[in-house]
Amino acid sequence: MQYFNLLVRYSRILVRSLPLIWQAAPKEVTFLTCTMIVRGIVPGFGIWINKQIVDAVASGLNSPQLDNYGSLFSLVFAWVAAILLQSILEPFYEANFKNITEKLSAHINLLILDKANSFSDLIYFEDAHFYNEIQLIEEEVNRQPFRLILFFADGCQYLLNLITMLILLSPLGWWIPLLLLLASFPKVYFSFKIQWDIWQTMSKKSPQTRKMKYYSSVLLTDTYAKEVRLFGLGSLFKQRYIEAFADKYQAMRKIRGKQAWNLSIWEILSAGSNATAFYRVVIKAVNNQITAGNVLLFIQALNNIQTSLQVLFNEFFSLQEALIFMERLFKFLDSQPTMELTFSDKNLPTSIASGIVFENVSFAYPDGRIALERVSFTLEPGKTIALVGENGAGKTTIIKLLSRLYDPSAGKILIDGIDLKKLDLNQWRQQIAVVFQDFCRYSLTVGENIALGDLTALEKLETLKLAARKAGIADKIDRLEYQYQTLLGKQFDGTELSGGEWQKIAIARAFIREKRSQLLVLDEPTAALDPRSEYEIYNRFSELVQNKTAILVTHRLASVSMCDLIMVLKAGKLIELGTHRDLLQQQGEYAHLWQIQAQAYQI
Ligand SMILES: Nc1ncnc2c1ncn2[C@@H]1O[C@H](COP(=O)(O)OP(=O)(O)OP(=O)(O)O)[C@@H](O)[C@H]1O
Repeated sequence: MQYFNLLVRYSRILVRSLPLIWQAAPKEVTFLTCTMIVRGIVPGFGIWINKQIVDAVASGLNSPQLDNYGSLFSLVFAWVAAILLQSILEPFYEANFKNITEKLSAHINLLILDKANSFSDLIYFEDAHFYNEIQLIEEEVNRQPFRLILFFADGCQYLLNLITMLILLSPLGWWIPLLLLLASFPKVYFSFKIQWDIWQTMSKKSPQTRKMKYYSSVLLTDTYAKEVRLFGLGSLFKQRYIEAFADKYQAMRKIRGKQAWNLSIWEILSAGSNATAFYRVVIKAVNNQITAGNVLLFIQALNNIQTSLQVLFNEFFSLQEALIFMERLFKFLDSQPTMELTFSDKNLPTSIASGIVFENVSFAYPDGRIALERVSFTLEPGKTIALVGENGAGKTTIIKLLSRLYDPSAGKILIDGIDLKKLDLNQWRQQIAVVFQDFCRYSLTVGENIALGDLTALEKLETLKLAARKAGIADKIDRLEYQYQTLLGKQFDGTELSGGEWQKIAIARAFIREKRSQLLVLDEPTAALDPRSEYEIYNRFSELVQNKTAILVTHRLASVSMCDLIMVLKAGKLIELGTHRDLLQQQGEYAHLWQIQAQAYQI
């Protein structure tokens, strides 16, 4: 019953997968189907001609005048033509096969990209299980579609081949094809069963496989290279790799041994029935019940049946892997966005009038970790607010909620009295210019890296220059070989910038967007900057903000004193709210942090 259910499950996935191949490459699939039919039938045709030739030669030997040269020539000609047709088709078949594989991989990749793009929030990317699934799909996307097409092409071809052989054998006695087929069933059944166990073991040991991949990536990628060398971590990670490998290998070795024994035993049964059939055919030939050509036909057909069964068997298992991949893919493609996009008839105000209000906002991450608890505050238009607090206090979470990368678990965020959930998400995001602390470094040109903040500025050099000047990176760009055309990042042999220079590029990206937006958010914008650059950015902060509403997240309290309002967060709660002067007078957490930093500088 378990295997029957499995068969039903696989059939369903297969039925859903085949149209994907068609959608990806309809012309190529048509050609593949035609070549597959020819490749499936030609061997049977060849064997039949062989039989005819041997029979003609044998009858010629019996009668001294070999008078049917004409038909003998036709037979030889047909045999050569069949072989030639197959050989001529082969290179085209190979090329077409590779084209379909590439097209299908790209088609699936585009479906994955479209789906990932359709998620407006971060829930799927920050949910470890889901993220792992995407990673697994991504890793296999260039390998598994190949197996699917291989099954479609080779599987169908050898099935056709097998059917042809069984038809060719049936005139020798109805029981011969039946015996050969039945004798192979136990082998197929037990191999299927063991392969299933192999699968179970492999998925049980997949954490070990992932660990092996992780340990080797630590030793092979640049991100870790410095620490690995300075802390001498090479042998530790190598040892961890060996341990993970040994654990997985032990389990797999055992089950592969079991598989080898089983297959060998069932091979004996299959050989026994082949021998029985062969013996009967030879006896029939000796008794002149069948011709010598039929003996040749039997031998060749038997060889073909064995090859076909072997290929079908292998294809079936590699198909199983492909189907498991496809099942994973379909699950991903079927997943529904978690963020509800409901719209009211109210449009986003062109200029926020009464402000942004957090009303008792609480938030827990998908893993259940509570990051914010009943946080309430009002951000008036044109004012600058600073978020301070120790690590993990919830500052970035507030920015994520404000950018609607997540929706609050409880409470509301109101923009001029309208619930943020009811506003058009794209419109709202266009109003926000943000620099995250883990900003992105794109392997694109300098100009493109800045213009990503506002794609309409891609070709506007003056606008790019202005943003670069505001971010304090214009002089550096002018010194680069191709200025704004310089390719950045190591991935495609571009120029590498320092951490601080990359951060300035990210700030320029926010500044270029800022003209079209109403809200500027800087989350630790100067963490990687040298003191002079940091001083310059903050000195020009009010000029840069230009009466916009701005939120600044920082640990450097010296830079928040000019903000209109300072919010102090601790363990997800808002514990203090006021101006720099008010908070110093309160002698609370802010005053304490301020004193610590001031003392550090005095020392
Ligand atoms: N993706 C996530 N999944 C689960 N928990 C998270 C996630 N991101 C943050 N957290 C948790 O939420 C809490 C608040 O994190 P947040 O990033 O908002 O802090 P922060 O004040 O910005 O810290 P820092 O100053 O270190 O940047 C932390 O306890 C953190 O562990």
